[in-house]
Amino acid sequence: MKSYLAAAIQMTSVPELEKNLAQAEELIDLAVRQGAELVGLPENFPFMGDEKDKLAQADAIAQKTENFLTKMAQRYQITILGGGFPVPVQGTGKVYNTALLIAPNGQELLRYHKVHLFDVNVPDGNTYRESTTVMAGTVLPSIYPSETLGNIGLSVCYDVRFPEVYRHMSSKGADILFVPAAFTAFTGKDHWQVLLQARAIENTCYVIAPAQTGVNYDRRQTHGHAMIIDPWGVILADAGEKPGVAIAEVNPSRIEQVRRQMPSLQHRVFHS
Ligand SMILES: O=C(O)CNC(=O)[C@H](CS)NC(=O)CCC(=O)C(=O)O
Repeated sequence: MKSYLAAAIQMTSVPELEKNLAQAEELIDLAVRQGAELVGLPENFPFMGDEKDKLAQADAIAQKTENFLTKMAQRYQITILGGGFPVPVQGTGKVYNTALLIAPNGQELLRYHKVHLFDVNVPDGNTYRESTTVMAGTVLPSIYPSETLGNIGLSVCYDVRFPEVYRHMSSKGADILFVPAAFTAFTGKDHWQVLLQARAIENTCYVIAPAQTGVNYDRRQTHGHAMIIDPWGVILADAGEKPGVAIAEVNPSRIEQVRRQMPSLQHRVFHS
């Protein structure tokens, strides 16, 4: 593993696929011009809108998004995470909320289906029932062991509230935990940063958290603050509230240093 720059992209996706892919490409270009080699896009980056509309367009979204990710990886010679987009599940009428990691040569490295679905009545009056259109994944995320970038693990958004997912990944040797999200503005203001820092600290891993921000559609507002956190829990970069990029260095000697200073992973008593 080497030292390199990683980027967590922050965008305001709307219910228009082509517009979102254009916005994503602009921000990828911005990240690459600053030297990023590992780039993450947030949950729902290709489409954010009514669940029924998303389902109706799922075939096109899935196909065009996978092509887009492959094209971006190859053109910019980056490893890229598409942090959550609908992929139809044959014969169910539902989709998997899918995160996909692609190598610079266009090869698929990891695919993960969001396990924890956001079926929550948020106290701001918005009701979320992700499970009406999304099929829950049933498998813990696996790790992609990259010789240059480190051991990379995936998750999506609401998963961040379930520490066992991240413990599983760190037990498998993860160095970097991706948490692409479309966090609500209401929950985000109190929970987002705290949860991300906790996952970084308790697993002594980097956390890369691309995010949705602003008003996406109707009365749906997302929290923003895409960020990169180091294994000690220090926030290295925070994209604030506007579309943009959080960029920071991922450094293997920092991981070693923190794990020497705080060897909590080695002190676990209850192994799952
Ligand atoms: O609403 C949309 O259209 C986009 N959002 C999403 O797709 C997903 C599932 S509904 N959002 C979350 O998981 C938010 C989690 C969260 O905010 C928390 O855990 O507090």
